[in-house]
Amino acid sequence: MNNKPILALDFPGEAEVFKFLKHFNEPLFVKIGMELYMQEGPDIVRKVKELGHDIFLDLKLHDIPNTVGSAMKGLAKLGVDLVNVHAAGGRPMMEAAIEGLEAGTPVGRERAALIAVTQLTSTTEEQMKTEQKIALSLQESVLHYARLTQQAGLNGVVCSVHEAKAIAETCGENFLRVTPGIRLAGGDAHDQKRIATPDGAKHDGSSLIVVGRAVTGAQDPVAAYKIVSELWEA
Ligand SMILES: O=c1ccn([C@@H]2O[C@H](COP(=O)(O)O)[C@@H](O)[C@H]2O)c(=O)[nH]1
Repeated sequence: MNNKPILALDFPGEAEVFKFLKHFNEPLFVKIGMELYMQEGPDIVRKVKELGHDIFLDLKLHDIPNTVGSAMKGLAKLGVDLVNVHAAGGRPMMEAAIEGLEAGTPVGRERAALIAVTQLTSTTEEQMKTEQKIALSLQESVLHYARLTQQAGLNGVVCSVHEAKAIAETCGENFLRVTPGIRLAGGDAHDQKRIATPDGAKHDGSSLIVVGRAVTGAQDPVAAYKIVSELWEA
């Protein structure tokens, strides 16, 4: 797994994905999420993998332990590098996810890293308090989920850049902080609420950044990706 910015391939289908990837002449770290997977199924994962890219399969599993464990066992066969669940599914569910992942990983292949979503980057503190009825601050809620995720034995969490440093201090540097909600300065936030720039993410403790529309929606996606990469690697 490389540490390049993770490019979110949020496209409606395979044709758009390959048209987009043709512009890049290097191995990337890409993210296949629900939009693409629901249309194309596991074949899209295999095809993108064949191109030599690292893959974060972002399906955010959240169900009873038995179901998540079995689903992970199946996903493990796809040979992706990073997968995830929702921490709100609970510790037994996360433990079942690891068991499934280990059981399904072919012999001789390294198992995918497993991370858990804490609070989505599209969620505000106000929304969390009124809709989820969580009486903590958003930072405390994210930290709570990070600790629970670590106790369950996972490799890290999805969080916003705003919580990354506190998680590193609490859970250690090796515990991954994967941060979506990345925008270039002055860029449209769209539906994201807890956003940051690539250089802000670097400075504030992200392990890996996820970037979608700031690149895929740019007039020149290759140029936008280069700017994001330079800011992230600086
Ligand atoms: O908390 C989360 C978890 C996942 N995501 C995913 O990341 C990308 C972000 O796309 P942008 O276009 O850069 O906003 C998207 O695929 C989400 O499903 C997230 O944003 N926040």
